[in-house]
Amino acid sequence: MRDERDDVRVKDTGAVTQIRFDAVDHVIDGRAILSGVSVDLSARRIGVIGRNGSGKTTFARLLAGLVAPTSGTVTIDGIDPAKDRRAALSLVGILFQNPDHQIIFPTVIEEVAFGLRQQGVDDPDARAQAVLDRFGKAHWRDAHVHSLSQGQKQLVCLMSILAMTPRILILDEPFAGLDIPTRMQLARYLSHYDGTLVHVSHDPRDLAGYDHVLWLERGAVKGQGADVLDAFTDEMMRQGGGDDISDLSR
Ligand SMILES: Nc1ncnc2c1ncn2[C@@H]1O[C@H](COP(=O)(O)OP(=O)(O)OP(=O)(O)O)[C@@H](O)[C@H]1O
Repeated sequence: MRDERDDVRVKDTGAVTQIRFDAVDHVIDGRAILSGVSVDLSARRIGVIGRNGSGKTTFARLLAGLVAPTSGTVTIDGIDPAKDRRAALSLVGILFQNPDHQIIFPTVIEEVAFGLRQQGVDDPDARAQAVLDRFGKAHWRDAHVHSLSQGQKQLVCLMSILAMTPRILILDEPFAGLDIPTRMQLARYLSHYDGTLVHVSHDPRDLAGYDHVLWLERGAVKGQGADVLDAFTDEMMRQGGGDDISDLSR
């Protein structure tokens, strides 16, 4: 039977980007959130899997340059996305679970034009309009974002990011909480993205068929490669048979 998650997969075309974490530690309030993470990733479709609290979102935020590591380095094609924020706009875009945390402007056209303006492109409004046209959403131009559904807001976020044509698109569980038809529709839009996809999820079904999967556990790399999903699933089934929900150690 066909699974709607199939649509999340992207076209396998376009340039391959080099993602490198070198001995990355990230500490917040004295607590190590990520420890000694070293990875060298050049696959086109990369999954990041792990339990709640394992450090996936922190990994995504470091990759997007939204935070700098406490120690170690993060680079995308040799560029540090936290240090070179202007370059980062063209290198990496990130789509979070909650579009309300991402949208700043009252209307769709303002929101889509914002990143383009930051990038310093000529005539950002015309470029934003062209993006709306390409997505078949020209009629959304002056719509108030607060009047849109969650799925529609998520599409506004996706259009805003893809307008900037980033080399890497990070998905931090953007489909959680959306109904199946909305997920399928958004996934179809995603299928037009031909850069490097980094998809963060706690659900192995989201990442089936991905080229490379990174498994994070308690802030460290537990495993990586093509076979990691099976090992992760086995381990989750094993842990699910126990009672670690009562564990307050982390
Ligand atoms: N800004 C912060 N301040 C304090 N603790 C934080 C902060 N950001 C993350 N943490 C903690 O770091 C750990 C890892 O968080 P992170 O969000 O990266 O994990 P995750 O794997 O994405 O989890 P989930 O699947 O639940 O979203 C969690 O225990 C979280 O509470």
